[in-house]
Amino acid sequence: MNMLDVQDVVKCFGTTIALDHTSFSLRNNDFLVLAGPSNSGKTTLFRLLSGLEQPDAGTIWLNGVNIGMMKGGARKVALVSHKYGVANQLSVYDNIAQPLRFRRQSKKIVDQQVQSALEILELQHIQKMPVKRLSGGEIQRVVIARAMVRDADLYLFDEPLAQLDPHTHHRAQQAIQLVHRLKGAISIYATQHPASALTIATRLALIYQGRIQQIGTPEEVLRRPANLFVAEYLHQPRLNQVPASVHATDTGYLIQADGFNFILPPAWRASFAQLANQTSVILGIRPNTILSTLTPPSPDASGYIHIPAQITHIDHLMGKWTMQLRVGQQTSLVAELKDIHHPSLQTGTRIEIGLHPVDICLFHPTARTLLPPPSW
Ligand SMILES: Nc1ncnc2c1ncn2[C@@H]1O[C@H](COP(=O)(O)OP(=O)(O)OP(=O)(O)O)[C@@H](O)[C@H]1O
Repeated sequence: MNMLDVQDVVKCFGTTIALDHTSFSLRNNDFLVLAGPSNSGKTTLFRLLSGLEQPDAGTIWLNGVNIGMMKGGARKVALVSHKYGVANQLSVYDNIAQPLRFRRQSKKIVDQQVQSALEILELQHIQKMPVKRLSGGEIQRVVIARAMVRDADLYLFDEPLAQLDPHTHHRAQQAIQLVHRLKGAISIYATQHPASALTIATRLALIYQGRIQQIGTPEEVLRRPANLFVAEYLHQPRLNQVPASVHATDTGYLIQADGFNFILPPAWRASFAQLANQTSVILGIRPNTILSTLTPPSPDASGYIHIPAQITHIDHLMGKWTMQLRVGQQTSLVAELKDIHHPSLQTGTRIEIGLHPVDICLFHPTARTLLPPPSW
């Protein structure tokens, strides 16, 4: 079983803290999408994992071995990145063969492995061509094929699909998924644009200012973002943020926002204790959790809050409606509604929307952290 444990790793460049006490663990067959904006520490982490840099503090364990200070060549780690490019003068075949020849494998083994990688990545027809004559998408596939012939326990894909057109992007992503599946190793895929990679992720982490903000399954992180930074970074269209007040009542907690209110059960007591003396929260409402009462089945099932709303802007594309809604006096919500068949929907139309309290995240008003629901 493969295991990666990054424990309390720190890396500084002069006064810049690139990684600030970073910790996380991955297990067999985990495919982690590591998302974060520019300068958040993704490449630095990869350089430490692959041995191009050493940590100032902390440890990196791969399969029970502390590899943090080990030379890059001694680690079973493959780094796939256009930044650590291919040899432009060499042919596709020779580029893929390079890591095997470096390890002094026999000619027969080199040929077997290269041919297999060429076939899987559909590069046979250009195997003799020098890399300098290839398109961007073909070069990406050569880089992936070169990693594929490595016998690694950990694969690192550093923004591997940047600048590819949608079709090539899709093919290269399938190739990455294939490498991951065939190798049965841990993979980490770093990107500023996580959306498309989420389909192949088993884990999703958000890194910001050198710190892992949250790690979990994509479902967990998307449904319950640990803080508003995570929510704002991941949600497209963006998470609605609505200020509200909290008041204890006989039956639980009354949450009052502009234009709607609802009750949360007494079990929320521990979460609201984090507010100390404050009575305000921020409600996080994902656009795709808002239902229209025009949507069959209508949200009449118990527990839904019914809210009168007015459409202030509407976009429609292939059965999906993105609407800007006015709720209450001045609250604006973005809703993503699917499959509503109503010809009269237009700017100005008054509709009723349904929202379930279970789908609403509550955040601390100043710390901007999630107030975890009681069942968590
Ligand atoms: N060799 C270096 N010397 C000085 N500062 C560095 C060095 N490498 C990284 N940094 C700094 O460390 C921080 C993290 O950089 P890093 O390249 O790891 O971010 P990133 O998330 O990979 O960004 P991007 O998505 O733009 O590639 C940045 O502030 C960067 O300027």
